[in-house]
Amino acid sequence: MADNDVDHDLLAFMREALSGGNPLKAAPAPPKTHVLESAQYIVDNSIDIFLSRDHIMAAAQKIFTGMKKNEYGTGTWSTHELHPKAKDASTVDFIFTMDLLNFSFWSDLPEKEGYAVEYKGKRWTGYWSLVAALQRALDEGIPITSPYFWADSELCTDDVLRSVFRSATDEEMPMLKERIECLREAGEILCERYDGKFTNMIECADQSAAALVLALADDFPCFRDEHDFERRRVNIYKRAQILVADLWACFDGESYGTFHDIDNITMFADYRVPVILHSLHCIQYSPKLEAHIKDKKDIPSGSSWELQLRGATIWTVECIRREIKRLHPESKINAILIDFYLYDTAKEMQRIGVDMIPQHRCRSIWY
Ligand SMILES: Nc1nc2c(c(CN[C@H]3C=C[C@H](O)[C@@H]3O)cn2[C@@H]2O[C@H](COP(=O)(O)O)[C@@H](O)[C@H]2O)c(=O)[nH]1
Repeated sequence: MADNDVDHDLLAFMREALSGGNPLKAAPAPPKTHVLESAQYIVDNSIDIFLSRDHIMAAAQKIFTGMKKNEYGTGTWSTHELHPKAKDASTVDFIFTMDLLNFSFWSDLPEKEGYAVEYKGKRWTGYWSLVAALQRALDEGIPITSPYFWADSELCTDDVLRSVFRSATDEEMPMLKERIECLREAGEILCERYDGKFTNMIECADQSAAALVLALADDFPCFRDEHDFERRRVNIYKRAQILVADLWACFDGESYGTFHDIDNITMFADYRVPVILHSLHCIQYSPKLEAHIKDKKDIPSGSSWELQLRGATIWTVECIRREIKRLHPESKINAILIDFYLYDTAKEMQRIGVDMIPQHRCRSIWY
């Protein structure tokens, strides 16, 4: 009997049965976040945002070339001046704290008057203001990355936290009250369920990125970035996903950053990446939505427009990833690296004053 006539599945089934195992006990299905399916559903049911296939294909080639030129990879993460360098549990705690609070930095005030943190002789704004505030607190001997500290309302008073995030301008940190609530909530949950160590939670995920994202969304209401869109529940999980991605990038896919399914993580639906995708014409807005954003009017969290924006960016980066893979099958580029590259490029374009549509204005703890 030729080998290709042998039914290998049947053989495996019989071996399992004869060995006393239960062949019908299928291996548990791998954990899935359903973020990509949610994004595709949103795009398929959007009427205010259009994805341009031609511009996405052109952008994919441009992005691939730019990432190659800058040798963009996991190692890029640690080259940022403020990111922690030690490859140990203290950096895991830093990353957890950072991504617990990694949301809503934009200000209504002009650049020079908006919230900023003074650290190492520089003024840091946006995402970097958060990282600078955490580094500054550690330098000042405040254990700001310790869940035990957050849970201790005597030691870690609201005044201490206000001082940790103090501004170099007259504007205090946006959503400071909500950030303090996130710290208290996370401190309690980590101490109750994981002996106060996020490293224990990483261990429970058994090196699955999706499992860790789902555990964060299950255990912490402040990571549960889920919404209702056109009669369906959609999962975005932006901060849970960027937390896993930051671990993976910081530890170079080793140690606390080892995830066998890391390529299942999507881009992170924030307010910065839509700006550059719009400038590349990959995503295009209805005249009403475009005018609303250009007039810097608020967009409610959980509204159709907001979810269309978030779903469109996730799905567009997925299309860019697939196009890069089609053009360069050998490439190891995933949605995380494309996302990091787009974010950093958007910040550079903002710094040099490239004229782009303003970011959309939605106040929320989700991004
Ligand atoms: N999609 C995506 N969103 C990101 C980041 C980062 C920073 N990641 C660092 C780590 C590796 C990368 O190389 C970056 O250096 C922050 N954000 C989000 O943007 C917003 C802040 O914007 P602005 O106020 O302008 O700084 C806010 O929602 C924040 O959560 C990213 O990478 N991707």
